[in-house]
Amino acid sequence: MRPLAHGAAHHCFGCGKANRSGLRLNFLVSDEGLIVCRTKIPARFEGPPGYVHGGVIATLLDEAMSKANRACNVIAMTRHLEVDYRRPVPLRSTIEITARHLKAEGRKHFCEAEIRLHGETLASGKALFIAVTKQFLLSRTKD
Ligand SMILES: CCCCCCCCCCCCCCCC(=O)SCCNC(=O)CCNC(=O)[C@H](O)C(C)(C)COP(=O)(O)OP(=O)(O)OC[C@H]1O[C@@H](n2cnc3c(N)ncnc32)[C@H](O)[C@@H]1OP(=O)(O)O
Repeated sequence: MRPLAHGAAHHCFGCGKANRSGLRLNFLVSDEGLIVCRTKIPARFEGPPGYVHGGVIATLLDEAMSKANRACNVIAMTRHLEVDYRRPVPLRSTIEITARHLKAEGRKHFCEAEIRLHGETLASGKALFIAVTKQFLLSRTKD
């Protein structure tokens, strides 16, 4: 596994190092394109008492899947996201998030992701991403 150089925006809520209130996730990638992130989610992202907020769980899955696209040199935005909340995700425990790119059909990219704790799947997701140009992605950054 090696660190993923994803070039994502510095203030990204999921992975931006400059976003002090964000999740500041770090991702690894295998030679086969499997994305892995091990992290502990801080208490400020609480939903149910002691557990991660459901919106943050969706973010973790979405973020990991977007990195699976990046590992394929694809810049894409999430168009459709499905989340299966199987078990609550505890705060402050080391969870493992994995994601992979499944297939491409033209601009459409299909990915899947999971969150695990001690080998048990707590949440899983699938998403459709649509490839966009760098110009489209950066069109708001000059405002
Ligand atoms: C120096 C710079 C470095 C850059 C460094 C890179 C940084 C890398 C950062 C990446 C960033 C990621 C960040 C994390 C991922 C987010 O969180 S992204 C944020 C959340 N997502 C959004 O805000 C996206 C909002 N949606 C949109 O802007 C537009 O819908 C999109 C995604 C651009 C697509 O619009 P569009 O280009 O008009 O595409 P559209 O024709 O509607 O659909 C395309 C195709 O998908 C099909 N489709 C649409 N919906 C569905 C569906 N639900 N089921 C099946 N098919 C569907 C359409 O039928 C169409 O099919 P074809 O006709 O092509 O066969």
